[in-house]
This record gives sequence, C-alpha cells and structure tokens, in this order.
Amino acid sequence: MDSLLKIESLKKYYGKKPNQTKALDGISFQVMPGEFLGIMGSSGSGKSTLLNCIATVIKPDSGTIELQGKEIQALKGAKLAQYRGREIGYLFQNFELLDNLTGRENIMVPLSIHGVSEDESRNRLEKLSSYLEIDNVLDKFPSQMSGGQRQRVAAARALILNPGIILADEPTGALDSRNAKALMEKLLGLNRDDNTTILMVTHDSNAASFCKRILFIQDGRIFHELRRDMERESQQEFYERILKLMAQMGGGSANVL
Ligand SMILES: Nc1ncnc2c1ncn2[C@@H]1O[C@H](COP(=O)(O)OP(=O)(O)OP(=O)(O)O)[C@@H](O)[C@H]1O
Repeated sequence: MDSLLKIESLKKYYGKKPNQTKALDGISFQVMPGEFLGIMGSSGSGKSTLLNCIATVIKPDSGTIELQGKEIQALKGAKLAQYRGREIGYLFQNFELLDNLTGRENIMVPLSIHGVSEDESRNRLEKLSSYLEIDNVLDKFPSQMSGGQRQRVAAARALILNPGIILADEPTGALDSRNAKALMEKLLGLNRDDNTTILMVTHDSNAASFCKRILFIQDGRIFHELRRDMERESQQEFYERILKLMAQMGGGSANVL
C-alpha cells in the first residue's frame, strides 16, 4: 500500500552556530492511509515544528514532505490553499473557535472559504454533529459551551471538508480526563469506521494509547517506535507499554509529560 504522507530527512535548525537549536534533525517516517499515528516526546523535542512543517506554516531547511506522492513545498497559489484548507484538517489544544460565531457557523467557516455549498455539506454536518454529540450546541456561542463541547465542535470543523489527514496538536491538552477520553473515543471511532487518518502530537499517554503506532522524538530525531498489536494487545496493555518506555527513557514520565 502507498503511504498517504511521506516525510524524508526533514531538518529545521533555528539560530546560528554555536547557539543553534536542531529542532528537526533528519526525521523520516510515513503515515499509511487509515493510520492513527501518535508523536510523543519531551518539551522542546521538535513535535510542533514537525506539525508546522507539514501544515506549511514553517519551511524546513531540507528534506521532503509528500502527501499522496506530491511534494507540498512545491505547491503555490490555489493548490497550496487547497492543500491547507481541504486536504488537511487541524485540531488544536485551545479549540481556536471564533467567539462571535455559533457552533454551526464555526463548523461552516471552511465551507464558505472553499466555496462549498451548504446543501452539499448538510448531510455531513448532520452526521458529524450527531456522531460528536453536539446537535444541542450548534446554535450556542463558544462561551456558552463546555470545554468538551467546544473541542468536539472544533473536531467537526476539522472534519467537515473530509480532509485526507487530521493533524491534531495536543487535542486533549485543555480537557479534563473524562472529556479527554470522550474525545479520543470519538477520534478512534472516526479512524475505525470512516478510515480517517490521524497524526496526533500528545504528551498524554492515555490519549496516545488510542493510537495504533507511536513515534518518540528526542532532540529532533525519532529514537523509538511503539506499534500496538491490534489483534492481541488491549489498549490498557499498550498504555502500560507506553508508560514503561517513558520510564526507561530516563527521568521517567517527568521527562516526557
Ligand atoms: N522560532 C524559533 N526560534 C528559535 N528556536 C525555536 C523556535 N521555535 C522552536 N524553537 C526551538 O526548537 C526546539 C523544538 O521546538 P518545538 O516547539 O518544536 O518543540 P515541542 O516538542 O513541540 O515542545 P512542547 O512540547 O514544549 O510544545 C525547541 O528547543 C525550541 O526552543
């Protein structure tokens, strides 16, 4: 099977020698269609830089990023806008909803930007809002929603255009453990039932245990990979393996969390 996303020898250094930071120091990996891939690593290890390079917010110094075989750094104009807006869906820690728009309007923002008719996406909105259990907050403003509801509205907005891949940056970071678990269960369901591909950066080992595979980054390099044996390993067992690896990494979980 061909990969959906292929990252090859990605490098991004900040500053000049001798005070240079090697935020990404030769990262290579692939994301297969339908994967749920986690990225973990201590603070400053390069996770956000990596996501920002994929999102085309940061330009890497060298290396390539291909989505479905197309080098994204070569994209310009309408093709770049299409990539940023339609091929990738973003889910951030702090929801990033617009305060003066209702839940429904927030979810519809990408549709109006990309000129998709409301009719065309009405079915998808209905399906997503029922699946994400946000029907009853569609007409509320973000300030009138709970944190969990805001994040599920943000998830609907990320998914409304049916992007090829969801980039999630600490999606559970601002949620309590109950809401975090509820969100992860929804993301897992979308991955399992709709084959939605998810690339998620997280500090949270509970959230990471929902992934099928986790890459561990340190000093801008991948230094370990954990793959869940979906046939034989329960999520709890995978979670315990994640904790064990973090403890072995030295400094225990404090180093990663
Ligand atoms: N604009 C910048 N200028 C200089 N150094 C930077 C810049 N952005 C990031 N860095 C450095 O690059 C390294 C990687 O940063 P990055 O934000 O990717 O880490 P991270 O793993 O996402 O961290 P965290 O988990 O704390 O968000 C860090 O050492 C950081 O200080």
